[in-house]
Amino acid sequence: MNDAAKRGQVGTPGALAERDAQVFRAGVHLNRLNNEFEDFLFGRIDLLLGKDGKKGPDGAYTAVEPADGAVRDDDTADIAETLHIGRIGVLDSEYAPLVIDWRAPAAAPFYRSTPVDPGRVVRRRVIRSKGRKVLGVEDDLMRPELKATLDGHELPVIGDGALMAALGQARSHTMRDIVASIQAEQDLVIRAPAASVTYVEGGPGTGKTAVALHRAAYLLYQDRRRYAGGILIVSPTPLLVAYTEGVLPSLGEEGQVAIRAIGSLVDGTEATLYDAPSTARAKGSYRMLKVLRKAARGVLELGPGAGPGSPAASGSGATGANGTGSGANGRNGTGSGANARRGTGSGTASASDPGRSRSASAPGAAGSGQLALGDEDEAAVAPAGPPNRLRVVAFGRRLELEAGALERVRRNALGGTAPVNLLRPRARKLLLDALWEQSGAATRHSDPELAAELRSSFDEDITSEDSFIAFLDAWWPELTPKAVLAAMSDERRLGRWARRILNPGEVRRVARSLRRDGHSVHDIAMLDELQSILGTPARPKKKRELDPLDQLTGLEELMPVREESQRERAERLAQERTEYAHVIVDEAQDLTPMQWRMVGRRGRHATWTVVGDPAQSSWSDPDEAAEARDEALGTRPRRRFELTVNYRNPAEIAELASKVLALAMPGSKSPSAVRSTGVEPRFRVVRDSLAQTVREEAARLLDRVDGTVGVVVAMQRREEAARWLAGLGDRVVALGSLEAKGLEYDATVVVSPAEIADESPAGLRVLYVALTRATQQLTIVSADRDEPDTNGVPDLLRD
Ligand SMILES: Nc1ncnc2c1ncn2[C@@H]1O[C@H](COP(=O)(O)OP(=O)(O)OP(=O)(O)O)[C@@H](O)[C@H]1O
Repeated sequence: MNDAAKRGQVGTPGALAERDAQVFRAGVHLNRLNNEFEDFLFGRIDLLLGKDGKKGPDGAYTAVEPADGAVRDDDTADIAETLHIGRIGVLDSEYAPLVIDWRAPAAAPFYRSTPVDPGRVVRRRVIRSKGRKVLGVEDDLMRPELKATLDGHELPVIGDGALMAALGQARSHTMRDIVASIQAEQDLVIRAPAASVTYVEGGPGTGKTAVALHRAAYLLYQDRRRYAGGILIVSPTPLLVAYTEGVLPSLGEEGQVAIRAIGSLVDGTEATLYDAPSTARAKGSYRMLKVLRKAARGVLELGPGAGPGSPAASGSGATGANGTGSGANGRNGTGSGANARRGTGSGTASASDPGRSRSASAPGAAGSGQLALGDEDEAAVAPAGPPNRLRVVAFGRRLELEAGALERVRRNALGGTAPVNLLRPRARKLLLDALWEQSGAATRHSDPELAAELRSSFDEDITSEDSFIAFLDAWWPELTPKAVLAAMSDERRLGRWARRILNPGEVRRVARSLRRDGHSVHDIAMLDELQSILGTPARPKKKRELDPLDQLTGLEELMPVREESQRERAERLAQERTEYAHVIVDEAQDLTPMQWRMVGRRGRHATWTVVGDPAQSSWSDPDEAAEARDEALGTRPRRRFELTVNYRNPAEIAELASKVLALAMPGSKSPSAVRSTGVEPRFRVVRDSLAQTVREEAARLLDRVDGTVGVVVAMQRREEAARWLAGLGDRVVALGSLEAKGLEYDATVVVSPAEIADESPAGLRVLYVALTRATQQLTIVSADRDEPDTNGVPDLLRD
């Protein structure tokens, strides 16, 4: 900046422009350094001389192994190189490295080196600081047998291990990064080349989520241009998104990475509802794909605005003919549709059943405005369907297609699997063919050129007729995913489309769930599938307002409104993006087949990182999900990694959880816990009031830990559990069993293991998740159904 000021004094326009550019760049850099200031420098390694004595671009020796003779026979050695590791790289004024970026190759030994395989590292030091103050230093000796000297002095060793210090810290409501203490097996995953699919399995607390987030930051650092296409991180719940999303900015990465809950992947729609396990099973399975395909075609026969709350057309692109169609379009459409449907109840005769004779011949009559029926009218007025007669005048003749002919045209047009909305031009062409044939004009000219000319003026005549346009809008409206889903809320209709695919109970439950206001996480995958079944007809692109921030990358970091504008911008970019360069799936074991299809569409050309733990799957049919996963990942080669160490739970809690693991997945191995607290899990039996007992236990734990307390209950108890805890403060939260996924607390209360286990076919695995959330203390509250023994240990947790 000082340099720049001097340049300005020259006064030529060129110098002034250069000054501005330099000030701008320096400002961006300064801002970045300021942002990374907290805990900026967190590591140091002292190394032996490298084998070949070669140095890399960051000025560090590149060899992993020490030079021959670096260690003398009497086990003494000299430290040849000391590197400091920080959140970003810093060079001194001579361009020599002062601080190495944690993602740079030279920093790898900081993470990789272990006493078993130390490489050149003699001592690894982790430094904790706040502002300018060093709070603590923890050393690990990688070659404890060596007597190493640095500048003639012996290397001192301080503290008792960085990892343990990190793990012992209290938890807050947001996750911390682990840059200072990434372990060797985790580092292998973080730095794995992103050529294909990186597949990571590991038990609870092995750092899968942490590793996935650090991998995103690493990939961006390695090849920013390649990942300019964006990295998508798919998380199971909005709670986990909120818990983890602060980690990337702390690693200096934001903007290019979108962390989204699986229920928020479709823009403009957010999952707010839960489905009962049996409904979720029907909605998430491959079978639903067949139902959706049938529904998408079946809805066409209903016509626009034809059914209770099921206006099928979007209204866009229509010439005012299907005014009510827009009811189901857009955000609120289905909501009002759903309201309208309420009074009807399932199984009522649908107003949309085709069959009512209608004609497009009276101008304007095809407008669905006149077709729209409210629920109240439904019983009184005969049901309306799409127009089933087309009358036009061409070459002075009246031409007419009756229901049968129209049906043949429709079937013909719908042949194959092409997106329904893109078939409209084909249907239009087939209609014209049928009319042309009826007109007899085809035989008038033997000269093919004249015949073609005649045909084209015939087509023009008809297609410019208002009644034809109105007919087409009503007969082949543009469908929206929400409209199709709304149409599926009618049990009778759904029963027709799902015949021999879903059983009657499933049809009833799915239809009923679709009549609620809002969407569930499984509905989102159905909407996305429908979008691909229906397709979007090409439209002229809307011009976006010019955003000055687009022109100047980095400018936003200088703006006073930085936080807001950056977020808005990231959101806009995310919305415009439908495919990503890299997709990271967290808690992959939970994706249903339909969700795999949805995520797969976002990474058709991407490289992938998939992390999960089969033992924590809440999906009832893992084999079907695995098939869908393999389909989404295609034939790309996979590199498999396994994480084996549990960094979250103390041994006492891990041991208890392993009992449930043995029931849930006999034969599978628990990850080994790295620490022990000496505090055994506590068992408490409910005497009078469940609410009172849980409240007492939560309050007890709040007294015993500094950080957060989570109370995990069966899904159906979520709301009452929040009331039990009222007034205890914001360090304690109530969670449904499925919401606990991926989260962690200093202490947890798990309420009625049996109730959680009985909730769904995957209940034991869900219970396993619930039991593995605590970093320090765990209390189990048992009710009668848990059949506790005299010590209060419930049946499921006994040896
Ligand atoms: N190398 C490490 N250094 C310090 N803390 C770590 C390390 N690895 C993991 N942790 C901590 O361990 C806890 C568990 O990590 P994480 O949530 O990523 O595990 P997970 O495998 O995703 O667990 P789950 O399967 O239960 O969701 C987190 O608090 C994380 O910060």
